[in-house]
Amino acid sequence: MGEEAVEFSVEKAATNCKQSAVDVGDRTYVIGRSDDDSKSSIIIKILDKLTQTWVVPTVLGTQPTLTESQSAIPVNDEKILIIENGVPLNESIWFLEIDTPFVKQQRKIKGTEVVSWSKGVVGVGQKPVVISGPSGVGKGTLIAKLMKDYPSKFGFSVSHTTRSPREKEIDGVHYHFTERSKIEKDISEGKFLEFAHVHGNVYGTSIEAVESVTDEGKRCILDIDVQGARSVRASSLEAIFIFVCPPSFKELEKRLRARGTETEEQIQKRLRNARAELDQSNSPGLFDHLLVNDDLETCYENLKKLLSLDDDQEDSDDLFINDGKQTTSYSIVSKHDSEILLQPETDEANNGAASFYSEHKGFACHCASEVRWASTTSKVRLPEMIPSSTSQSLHMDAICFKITSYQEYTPHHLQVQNKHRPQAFAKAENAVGLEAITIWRKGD
Ligand SMILES: Nc1nc2c(ncn2[C@@H]2O[C@H](COP(=O)(O)OP(=O)(O)O)[C@@H](O)[C@H]2O)c(=O)[nH]1
Ligand SMILES: Nc1ncnc2c1ncn2[C@@H]1O[C@H](COP(=O)(O)OP(=O)(O)O)[C@@H](O)[C@H]1O
Repeated sequence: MGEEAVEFSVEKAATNCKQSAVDVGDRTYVIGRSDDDSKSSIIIKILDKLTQTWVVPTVLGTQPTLTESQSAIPVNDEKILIIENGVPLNESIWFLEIDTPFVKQQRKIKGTEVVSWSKGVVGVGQKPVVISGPSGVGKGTLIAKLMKDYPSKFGFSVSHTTRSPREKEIDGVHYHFTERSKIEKDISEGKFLEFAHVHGNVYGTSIEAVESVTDEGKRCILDIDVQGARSVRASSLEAIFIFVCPPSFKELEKRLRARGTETEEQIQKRLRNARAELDQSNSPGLFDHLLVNDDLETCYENLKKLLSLDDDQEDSDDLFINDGKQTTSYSIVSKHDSEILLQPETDEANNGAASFYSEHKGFACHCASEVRWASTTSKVRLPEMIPSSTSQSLHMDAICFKITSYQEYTPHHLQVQNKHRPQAFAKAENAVGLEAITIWRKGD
């Protein structure tokens, strides 16, 4: 009986799987799609070419939405770029992390082969940022740095809590410190986007807390626990979800004690909860990105990369703020062979080339003579994906679109355009299936 069942599934896999095989070093990663009537999933297998043995790794992170076709391109030794066709752009670009610091860490912890999905660069726009992680991991520290460096870009969603204020905490700034009966009443009246019981207290994000940030035109940052992240995921608020992990449990405990804000009993409770939170960080579909906060500066740099922030974009530099570190989206109006007609989705359409150039100053000054923009639509060649093989970033800023016009770029142009990146690039043959293209500033 058992044997028959196995045979059936193998046969089914052989007929229904659409697979891509990507060589990275001595390994071949086979990324396949398997359909059965109830659900679709992506199957990943690794062939060690030296020993000719197959391994099925533990797969972490959120799996991409499956489409009929996808391209897989090795970016470097750490990750593979996957482009899903026929879905909105912000769903189309993914990385399969195969040897990033996070994957290495998880491999050690789990004692098995590990790969992890993470969402690609596009579509982050100005979505709110949800940051979760165990108590003492450094969420508050990272957020405080971000708020200090970019005060006009980010706003903190001030939660309500029933816990008592710590010595340096200010009511209305760090939290709205509130009676339990008041929070419960407000929750029952639908004033909260989410709430949760954490470490014996109630914490919640009021709708007003988020709106007061977005009303100021700022990007909202939410420091909420894993349960809260789950609720926001299920809500209509489209956000980016980041989980901050400690380098080790011991280090987490050390930080929590060194902070000196909790009693021993509270520390013990937080450590117990931390284990559960760390386990849940791998829940499918919950977090888009996992950041390890080992060295603070490195982690902060990685966070900035995730949020497409370059050093030269700090708030002191007004030019950059007005000048568009934000992405610009273009809809594909028509496609013909490798040529596509793009239409800006925003008011920039009215300004045509001028607006594009001023938005992408560093980019435009090198290619102004090549790219010809009509007033509302622009004819460009199919963009090629240029993966970075130097960037340490796990996610953001690792790839960019190369927009060419009627002439091809010469290597010289490519170098200028990607002066922080080597020339190695791969073609995304199937990128023509993308529905829209987002162009963003590169860190030059
Ligand atoms: N669900 C939810 N969790 C929150 C909210 N505000 C804070 N938290 C979480 O509650 C937990 C405890 O926060 P806090 O008491 O400030 O302690 P800390 O994490 O040690 O800094 C953390 O995991 C926070 O992310 C909220 O509005 N909603
Ligand atoms: N990367 C790091 N290395 C060492 N200590 C850190 C690091 N990040 C944060 N800390 C310290 O750890 C303690 C907990 O950080 P905090 O930001 O309060 O964590 P959380 O908000 O996640 O509870 C603080 O004393 C903070 O200064």
